[in-house]
Amino acid sequence: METKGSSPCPYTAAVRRNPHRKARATPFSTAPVSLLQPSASPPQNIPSFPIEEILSMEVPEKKLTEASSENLKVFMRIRTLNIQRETLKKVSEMKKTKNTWPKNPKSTNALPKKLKKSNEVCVTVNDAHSVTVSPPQSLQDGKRIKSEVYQGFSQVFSSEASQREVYEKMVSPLVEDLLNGRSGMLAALGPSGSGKTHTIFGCGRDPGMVPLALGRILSQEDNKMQSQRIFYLSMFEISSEKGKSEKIFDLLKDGADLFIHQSSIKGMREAILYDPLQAESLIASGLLKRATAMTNSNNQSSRSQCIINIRCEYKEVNGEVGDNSNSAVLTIVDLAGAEREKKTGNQGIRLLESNFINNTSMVFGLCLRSLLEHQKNPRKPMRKHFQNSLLTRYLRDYLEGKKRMALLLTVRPGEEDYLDTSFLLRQASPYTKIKFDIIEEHGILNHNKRPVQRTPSYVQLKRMKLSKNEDSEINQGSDECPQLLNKEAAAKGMKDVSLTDARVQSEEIISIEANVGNILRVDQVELERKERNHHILQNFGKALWKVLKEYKKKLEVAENEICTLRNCLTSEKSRSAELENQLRDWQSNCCCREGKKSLDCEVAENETCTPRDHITNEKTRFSKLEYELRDWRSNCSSRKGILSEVSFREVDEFERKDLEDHQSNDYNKVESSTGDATAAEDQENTNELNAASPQWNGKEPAVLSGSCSSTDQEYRRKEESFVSKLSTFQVTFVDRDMDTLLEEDHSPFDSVLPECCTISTAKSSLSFENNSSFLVGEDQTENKEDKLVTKIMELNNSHPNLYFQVGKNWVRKKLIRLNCKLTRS
Ligand SMILES: Nc1ncnc2c1ncn2[C@@H]1O[C@H](COP(=O)(O)OP(=O)(O)OP(=O)(O)O)[C@@H](O)[C@H]1O
Repeated sequence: METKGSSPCPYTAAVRRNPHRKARATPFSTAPVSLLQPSASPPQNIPSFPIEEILSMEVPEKKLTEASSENLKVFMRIRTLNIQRETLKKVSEMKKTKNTWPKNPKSTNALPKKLKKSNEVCVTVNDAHSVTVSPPQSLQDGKRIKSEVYQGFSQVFSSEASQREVYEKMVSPLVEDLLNGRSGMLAALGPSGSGKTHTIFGCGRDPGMVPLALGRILSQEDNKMQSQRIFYLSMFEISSEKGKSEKIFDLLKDGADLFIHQSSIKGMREAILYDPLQAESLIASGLLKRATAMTNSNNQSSRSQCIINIRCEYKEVNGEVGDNSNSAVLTIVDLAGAEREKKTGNQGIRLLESNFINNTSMVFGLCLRSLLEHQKNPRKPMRKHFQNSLLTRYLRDYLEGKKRMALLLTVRPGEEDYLDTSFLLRQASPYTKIKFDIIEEHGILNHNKRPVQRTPSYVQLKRMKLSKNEDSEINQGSDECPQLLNKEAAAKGMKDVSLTDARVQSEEIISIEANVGNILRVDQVELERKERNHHILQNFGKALWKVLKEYKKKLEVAENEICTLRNCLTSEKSRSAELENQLRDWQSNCCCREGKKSLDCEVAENETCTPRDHITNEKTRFSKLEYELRDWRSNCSSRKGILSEVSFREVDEFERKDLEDHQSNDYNKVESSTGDATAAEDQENTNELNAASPQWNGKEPAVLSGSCSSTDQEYRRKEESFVSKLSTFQVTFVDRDMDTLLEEDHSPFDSVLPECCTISTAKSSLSFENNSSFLVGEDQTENKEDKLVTKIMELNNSHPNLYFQVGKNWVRKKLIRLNCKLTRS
């Protein structure tokens, strides 16, 4: 079977049985292109499961409310320096004429000194959200105090900022919230004379936040909405009586006393608002009743905390007003400015007032600080500082971060106000980090009602018990906060047993509430954790679904492929059967041994040869043999018994056997060997040599005819057949390399083939005569023959292109392989 050099069959696929998983090639790399056509689109590589991506996915934090991430808005307003100077000047002049209160020897001398000072400022605005506070030169030199930068403010209003501008940025959002049914609070903090009251109330020409808010609320109200909503105004102040106890006065009710019960003021008058003018007149009359006094810092210094409530209430469906459950409140607080005794020079009652004012400011600040710390570290319980003043008790919900709130810090920019300004900003700037993480979702709130408590009922009960105690104390006329009471008791050296009991109970309640608060916080953390897990699982599920979808797509493509491959396999099987049939036919028709042999071999799966190739090859071989046979037949006349044959035994066994085979098959095949010319070459050379023969001096070339050898037995037979015809002959050789006729004298056979040689026919042996001829005779020995053979071999070696005549043709044959027959032509 011939397999070498045949081209690979396009219809055969090399399939390794049970290949290794990793080594198994994808069908696309080996399958014919046509097989891929049915696939709609080549499948994409499926990405690995994005587990890391899922785990790193950002899970949105729990959004409690719309404003859950909202920080406490802290605004800052810097008062005009010139006005400050003028005010101080005015105070100085008034003091000279009126001498309102006893002079403080320390302050009287200090004031003119400061007035003389330059227009240096201690506060400079860096940008809309930060300021730098620089100490005066004297402090910088002596105490090495450096400038400080305070930032994070919602807005810094410079001394040039107008009331309208402040309103738009600071109060307008709160007013809009109120109109949308959400409560809010604005509190103004700052040292005395820094412009809190001016900002909150303003003056006739320059209205402040309250008049502007009322104007917005009442003038913008369209008829339809007005028919649904009612606005109420209440205004009260909290002041101290001789600096000892706190009192609440209704400023709309001719200064009537009020009392507070659980953050709600009892007996307070609420005036219905109709129009801005009416509202303004109410405010103005209320302000007239407010406690003010002239101090060194301010000629009309507020001596009380003033609270204004603008309540918006929705009417019931039947037009009746409800029970405050559908209301929102905007609370604006004008705190009395913190005062330094050194600076104000207050004495006596003013000094007591100052203590009260400073105390309230301090408690207010402590509440905010506690809220901030609690928010930073939820494990830290929120301290109940609000209990220490009426104002903070009233504003408890705001100070516990349950309602939206904004702060306004007012400062004086003069260098003499450095300490006040620096102190305020240092205390209040951290409040910018306070967050409102628990804000009621409902638009309309009952501002006087506490929000639903999440603490267990027993805590509520205890708190009620404590409240009863407190109330009883208040009813008994002791309105002071526990801290003040304590101080008073300590001063008097009295032991108030009931108060101590109440305090112990209070502490118990506080600790219980703190624990409950912790439990609730833990619950909340757990809830958040669960929600986060839920989000992660959701994302996981989504990603899993995505990957599964891709796998499904891939599976569909693979199924299509399998289907296509199955079809191909079926067609290949039918084709294989067809080829087998063809092969069988060919086998039955072929008489060639090789062909039959090849048929016995089965074509391996991975072999590229096919029966068709074999058939083609065999056909070619057969036609070649036929051609050679024809050629041989045409040349070989000696086969008909004319020629004598001389056999050489040196013909190797293989060729001999081959020859025998062919003879036995009646092929008469002539094997060409190295140095033999093809039939076409021989023909060409014959023509050429025949044409050139006249040049060879008319000598007729002798014929050295080649013939097939035969066995000794046959040789003998053939030899006997032409004994009588042997005669002398002449041999002519042509060396085609030199294209010359070899003369007899120069004949390579000169030494062995004589001009005339006699061949004895009696014996089958050759003999030499005179070294130039040989005879075949009885007396010749066989070794002569050997010599001839040797000579012929030498001739072959020296003349590879030696032609001799065979019949009428010149052929190139190696003599060694011929059984020479010498005869005359
Ligand atoms: N931005 C300002 N523009 C014009 N005048 C101002 C401004 N700020 C303050 N004033 C004036 O300064 C004086 C003191 O201001 P205001 O009474 O508002 O201070 P205060 O902070 O309320 O002081 P206190 O705490 O003692 O009541 C007032 O006469 C006020 O008109």
